[in-house]
Formats: sequence, structure tokens, C-alpha cells
Amino acid sequence: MEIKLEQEDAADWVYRGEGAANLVLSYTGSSPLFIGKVMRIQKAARNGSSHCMEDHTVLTEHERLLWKEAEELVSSPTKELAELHYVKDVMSPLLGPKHVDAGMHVLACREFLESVEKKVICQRPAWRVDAAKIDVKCDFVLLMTDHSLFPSGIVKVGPCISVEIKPKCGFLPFSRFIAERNAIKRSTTRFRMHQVLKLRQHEISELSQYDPLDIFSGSNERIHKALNDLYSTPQNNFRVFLNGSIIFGGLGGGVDKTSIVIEKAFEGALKGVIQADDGLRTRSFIELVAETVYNSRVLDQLLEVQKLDSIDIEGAIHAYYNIISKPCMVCRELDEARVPHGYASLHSIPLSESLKIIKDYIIAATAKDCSLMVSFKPREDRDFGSPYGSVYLKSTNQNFDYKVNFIDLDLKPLKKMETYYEKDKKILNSYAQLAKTKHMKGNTLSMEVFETIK
Ligand SMILES: O=P(O)(O)O[C@@H]1[C@@H](OP(=O)(O)O)[C@H](OP(=O)(O)O)[C@H](O)[C@H](OP(=O)(O)O)[C@H]1OP(=O)(O)O
Ligand SMILES: Nc1ncnc2c1ncn2[C@@H]1O[C@H](COP(=O)(O)OP(=O)(O)OP(=O)(O)O)[C@@H](O)[C@H]1O
Ligand SMILES: [Zn+2]
Repeated sequence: MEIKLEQEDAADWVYRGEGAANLVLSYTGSSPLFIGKVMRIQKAARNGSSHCMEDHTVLTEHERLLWKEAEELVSSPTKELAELHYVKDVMSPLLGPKHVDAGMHVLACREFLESVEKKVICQRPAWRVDAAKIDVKCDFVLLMTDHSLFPSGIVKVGPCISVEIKPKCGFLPFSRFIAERNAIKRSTTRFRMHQVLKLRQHEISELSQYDPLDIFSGSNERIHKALNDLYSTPQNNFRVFLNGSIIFGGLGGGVDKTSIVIEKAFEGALKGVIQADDGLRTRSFIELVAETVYNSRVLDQLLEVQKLDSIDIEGAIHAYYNIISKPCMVCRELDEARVPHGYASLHSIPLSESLKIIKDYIIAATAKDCSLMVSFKPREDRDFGSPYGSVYLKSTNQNFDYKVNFIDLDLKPLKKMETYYEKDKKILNSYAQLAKTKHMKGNTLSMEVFETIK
């Protein structure tokens, strides 16, 4: 029997969080169909553009060409099914199926979506409310495993603590197509340069101390540093949930800096999970997460997928114009400005090569934007044959089961290639302006300059 969510079902769903494109709810009711699930609902931008295609158009002609090897994706009758197949058939094999749940679609009536919209509005960050609302024209929602919990079965499960990390791009581009004037890209991560633009645009009030290169480094020490930095300046890159409720970080948005009040509250919330004295629990918890990231090596796989972006947007954009069979705007601009460049060769490669470049670029874009959920529960002595990984926390002499899942593996539209190119320029320009102001120590901005650019 097909399930359809009706207006009265809205009472059982509560706000869990949101990103730019989706709003996520968790289940509080008693139906076995939904226990342990979250619901992901597409949003529509208030300025008219919609993440949920109004006409539910499937892929564009060029996208069908791009994904032709993924047969089910290309032959999907709806955009929603295409998205599902993208996660299942493209991303999951690359990241490891045990870490990926594509979810399933469930029908939802308009009244259900309208009730949810009303119910959650006061919990949503104001800037997210201004930007977008639930797309009530969508007639479905995505039901997924709630990765902040462990499946409960018959035996009652103890406390579950889970960490959400949005690690962003973890490597420095090495492409020969990066223009000399943009050489800074080879030594400073996009994340760190983007911070400056975000600060200028008042999207953040404080620069993050986090550097993605640390968490992806494979070095125990640097992973610890990354976790400490994420803890100090979490933004939208770090959150912690206890039994599915947030205990650290911002729901639907971010927290720029961890205050003493937040620290105290978090230390208190960890009681009952981390068996350490007052004042020592946070440190032990960070140790637990860092050890798990280090031992599981799960980020190695993610990094490999991110590195499918091998020629950088400065190279890939030319392949994009080859695919859409339009004159290359980038080459035209450079030619008009009489800037010598070596991009002509990219316009004489076979179409198959252009398709491969763009396909890989888009897969990498998903991998650079996804998040990781790492969940822990204290390990029972009798847990033989547990399906989970196991980690020992030395400072408290505790054993934990852990599982790792990737979330937000959305397919980026092909037409976003132009946006990627423009954003890259914008990030570089804003960073370059600062570099000129002599406030750089090596590649790092001095603290005083943070104040001046706010
Ligand atoms: O370009 P970026 O790196 O700012 O990434 C965008 C994210 O920004 P942030 O992680 O805060 O820097 C942005 O996240 P926020 O809205 O800032 O939380 C989205 O994830 C966006 O993806 P989409 O438009 O929803 O498909 C992301 O866009 P994509 O570049 O992944 O398409
Ligand atoms: N399967 C899940 N289990 C538990 N929590 C989840 C799950 N999926 C999403 N969430 C929570 O909901 C939030 C928003 O979800 P998600 O990142 O998928 O939204 P989005 O709009 O696609 O994000 P983005 O801005 O990156 O495009 C996440 O940050 C996470 O806290
Ligand atoms: Zn070109």
C-alpha cells in the first residue's frame, strides 16, 4: 500500500535542521514505518528559483549526455528519481555503500507541507526563512535513516552521541590550467579564502580557525587540531547531537564562535556519555571524534572523490562550453582583454573527454559539499559480532561503537558550472585585495586585519 502523508501527520514531525536546499524533520510518533527516520523536504527560494523543479523536468539534454552511463539515472521519469539514482548509482559506489543511504520517496499532500511550514517557522534561522520556504508544490518528501541514532530493535539502546562535520574541499588544486595570477590557490585552501569573502559579505562574524587540509591530512595530530578548531569556530561545519537533539552548533545555520556559556552547556550535556570529571569531558569527546576520524580513514575515500576535480574550475569551464556547444565566454573575455592564455587546446579535445571532465567535476562538487555523520554509543561487553566499528577512548577507559554516514549527496545541476567559475573569481578577488594590504604573514592573515575587513 502506498503511504501518503496527510495534514494530521505533521504533528509527529519536528524541526531537525536545514541547508540551502532542504529542510529536515525528525519523527516523534510511534509508527514503526517512521521510527528512526528523518524527512528531507525540498525548499523553494523566495526569489522564485526552486531547488524542486516546478515542472519536475528530468535532466536536461546535456545532463542526459553527461550521465549516459548511469542508465537508471538518465531514464528516470522524474527529477526526484534521478536524484535518488545519482546517490545510489554514482555516489554510493564511490564512497562505499555502507556509508550511504539514498532514502525513499513518500507522497505528501499539500496540506501536510503547509502545516509543517507553519509549525517549524519559528525554529528556523531568520535568514533561512527570508531565503526560502518549503516548496508546497512538491508532492513528495524523502525519507531517510536518522543517522544521529542507532537502530533500536528490541533491546533498548543507550545514549547515542553523533557529530556532523561538513569538511569541505580537502586538497590544494594542482591543475596546470590555474592562471599565474591565481597561483595563491596552490597554497591556500578555497575554504580559507572563502572565509574572507563570507566575512566581507557579513555571512559570518568571525573567521574560522579550521583548515580542511588538517582533517584530511591522515595525521593524528593534525586531525586533532582540526577537531579543536571546528569546536572553537563551528560555523556550519560542526554540530553535535545527543539522542537526535542538538547539543552543540546551530540548527539550520551555524555558530561562529564557541562562547564560555556554550562550552559549559556542552560539558554538561556530555555527562552520562563521557565518563570524565567536570571540565574534562569536552576534551575527551574531541579526542574520541579525532581518534575515530583517524582510525576509520573514512575521509581518505572522500578525498579521492573530491580529487576527481583534477583540472580545477579554470580548466573545467572550457569543457563545459564544449558540451553545451556555445562559444566559450571565458576565452572570449580573455581574448578581448588581450590576455594570453593556453585554453585553446581544451576546445579541441574530443567530446567524450569534455564529458568525462565535467562528470568528474560535478561528482567532486558533491563530495566537497557533503557532510559526515559519525555516531557513537557506549559498547556493551557482550557486543560480539557488532556491525559497527569500535573505538577505545583512552582518557576515560571507555569503548564505543561507531558508525559513519555521508549525508547531502545531492546532484549539482550542469548549469551551475558558470556559477562555480564566477564564485571562484569572486573568492580570489576578495582574498587578493587583502593580500595587497600587507597584512599577510606568509599565507595567513594577521588577526588585526580580520577586524578591518569586517
Ligand atoms: O560553494 P560553497 O562552497 O559555498 O558551497 C555551498 C554551501 O556553502 P558553504 O558550505 O557554507 O560554503 C551551501 O551551504 P549553506 O547554505 O551556506 O549552508 C550549500 O551547501 C550549497 O549547495 P546547494 O546550493 O544547496 O546545492 C553549496 O554550493 P556548491 O558549491 O556545493 O554547489
Ligand atoms: N539522514 C540524516 N540523519 C540525521 N540528520 C540529518 C540527515 N540528513 C540531514 N540531516 C540534518 O539536516 C541538516 C540539513 O540537511 P542537508 O545538509 O541534507 O540539507 P541541504 O539543504 O541539502 O544542505 P546544503 O546547504 O549543504 O545543500 C543537516 O545539516 C543535518 O543536521
Ligand atoms: Zn575557453
